[in-house]
Amino acid sequence: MSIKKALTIAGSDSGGGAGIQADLKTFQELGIFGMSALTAITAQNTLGVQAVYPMGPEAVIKQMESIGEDIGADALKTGMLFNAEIIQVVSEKIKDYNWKKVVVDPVMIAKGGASLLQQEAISALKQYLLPISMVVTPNIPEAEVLTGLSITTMDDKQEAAKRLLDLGVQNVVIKGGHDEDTNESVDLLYDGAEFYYFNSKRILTKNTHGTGCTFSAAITAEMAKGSSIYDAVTTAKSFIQAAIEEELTIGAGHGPTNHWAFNRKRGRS
Ligand SMILES: Nc1ncnc2c1ncn2[C@@H]1O[C@H](COP(=O)(O)OP(=O)(O)O)[C@@H](O)[C@H]1O
Ligand SMILES: Cc1ncc(COP(=O)(O)O)c(N)n1
Repeated sequence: MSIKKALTIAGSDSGGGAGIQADLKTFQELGIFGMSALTAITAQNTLGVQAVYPMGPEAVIKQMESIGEDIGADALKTGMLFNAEIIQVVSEKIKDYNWKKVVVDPVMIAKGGASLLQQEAISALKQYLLPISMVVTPNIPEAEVLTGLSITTMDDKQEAAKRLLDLGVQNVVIKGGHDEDTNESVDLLYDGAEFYYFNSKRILTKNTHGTGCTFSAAITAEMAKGSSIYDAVTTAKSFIQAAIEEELTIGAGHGPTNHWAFNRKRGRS
């Protein structure tokens, strides 16, 4: 049986809710063979990040080469990249293997406030990685950092999406999870020609640890299958909505989302 394959280049979350753990669970649920290249190990749980141990760039290169030289990847995503050196080597390897379906989740800060990307790495992200990416999926604070804009209205989101596209990425999804004073969570997709809106009912919960990772992993999985960006975002939005809605009770802080919920809702498990 042949199967589509996706790679996540991201950090490990020991608590299992975000990072490569969230990505691999999402790939699995969407019928994709998942692979990983670790950029950092975090000691993390629902209460926050207790410690960060970045990998050396050589370790990241070696993991990507192991995959590139043998297995290949139909699509890949990046999550926590932590520093400029890692961003540079990841970008070089993506080019070496001519990987085109590249989804960049520009992870910067964990929900509890811990930094997952060094300040000086932001320019490396813009200079090396975004120009070779097919999709970037910032949340509102990340879009603000990347563009220098302050984002409060939908017009601001559209302007930010345009500026991100000017950095060379082909599609932008600005996520609405942080728009907390609305009763919807609206994600905006811009492909350089049209704006598309993905609306869903905002769920009132503290268990949103790993929402961004899960959402971008679902987009990546669908792209690996050959879906259009619009269709991939549509499925990812349903996946994350189900995962937040059917709450799990894990840990005392911001708990993880439920990666089984999407298939369960559709009677597939
Ligand atoms: N409370 C919520 N209710 C419904 N959807 C949400 C909620 N919080 C986040 N989402 C969705 O989860 C995905 C991740 O969004 P967001 O939380 O903004 O990203 P991040 O985890 O990177 O901060 C988006 O599709 C967003 O619309
Ligand atoms: C290793 C790692 N990567 C990413 C996140 C961000 O998680 P979120 O999806 O909640 O923004 C995290 N907390 N830990």
